[in-house]
Amino acid sequence: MATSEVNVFCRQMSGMTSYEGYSYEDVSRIAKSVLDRVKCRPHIGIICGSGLGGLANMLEDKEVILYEDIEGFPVSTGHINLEHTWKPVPGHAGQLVFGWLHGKQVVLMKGRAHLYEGYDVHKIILPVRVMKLMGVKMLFVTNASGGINPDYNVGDIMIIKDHFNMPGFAAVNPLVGPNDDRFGPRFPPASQCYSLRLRKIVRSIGEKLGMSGYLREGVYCFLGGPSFETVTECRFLKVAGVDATGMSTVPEVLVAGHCGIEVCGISLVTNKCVMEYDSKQVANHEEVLETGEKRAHDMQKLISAVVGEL
Ligand SMILES: O=P(O)(O)O[C@H]1O[C@H](CO)[C@@H](O)[C@H]1O
Ligand SMILES: Nc1nc2[nH]cnc2c(=O)[nH]1
Repeated sequence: MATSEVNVFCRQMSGMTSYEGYSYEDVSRIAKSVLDRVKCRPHIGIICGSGLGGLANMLEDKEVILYEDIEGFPVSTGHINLEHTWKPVPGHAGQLVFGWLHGKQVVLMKGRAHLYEGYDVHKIILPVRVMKLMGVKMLFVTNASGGINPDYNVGDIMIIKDHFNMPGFAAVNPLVGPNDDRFGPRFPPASQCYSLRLRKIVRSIGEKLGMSGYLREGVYCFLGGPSFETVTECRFLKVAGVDATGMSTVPEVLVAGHCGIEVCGISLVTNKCVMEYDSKQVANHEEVLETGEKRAHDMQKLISAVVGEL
């Protein structure tokens, strides 16, 4: 039986009607079709978080492909505004940008898909597997997050040292489904998802760039969203050892680690989570985008210098 047939068979046998994974052959075909359209042969991948799409400005000799022009790529399901016009999730453009950074070939995702948009977790991670089969060896995953750690401030940049996959407790994990060993093992470890080597480089470069005052290292928690957290949820996360929380990143990181890509996670703390029941503060996406804009230059400087060092 061909692998694609095995996948279909497994889906039928297990009754996994919601399983929307892509086979190794599907991913190979998609990767090839993308590479056929660009000159770049990327070794480094970058995923831009909310409001961080400006990271694409770092690249030279850019070549751009829209997600909607790539088979299977998740486009932002967005929202219908009060003028009855459809808009993508603000801050997530939906462009795959290829280019050069410090003499290295890079592919950058300007915008990502999230669970709360209604996508199956297997769809969300398709771009990471495509990156792998395009030749990517190292992935920088960025995001916007809410600070749980009371010592954190808006605008802090947190190097992710570990994560808490809350939806994973209910088997929301992109590695659920028939495993294809060509991607990675059935039971991969997850205790070293975030490369210690890259964490050290980011820290030392961040310090050299004068960012010590707002450079942190901490634990990121993935939640499904789209609602921001209740006060009780935030207090629970604090007790669990979480420093910052968001609605992305972890599925991408699990899949990257599974297929042997070295991962670096960098989170921008765009707002402080509300920890007091009677607080008048509320989380909102506008503040997230605003902080992203304010720190965009620092994030670019940091990632660009780190890539230059590799
Ligand atoms: O994780 P990224 O994509 O940076 O976006 C974060 O910001 C949005 C909420 O403001 C959510 O999508 C959350 O996950
Ligand atoms: N879940 C969550 N995601 C975010 N993304 C940016 N800020 C936040 C936040 O406070 N909570």
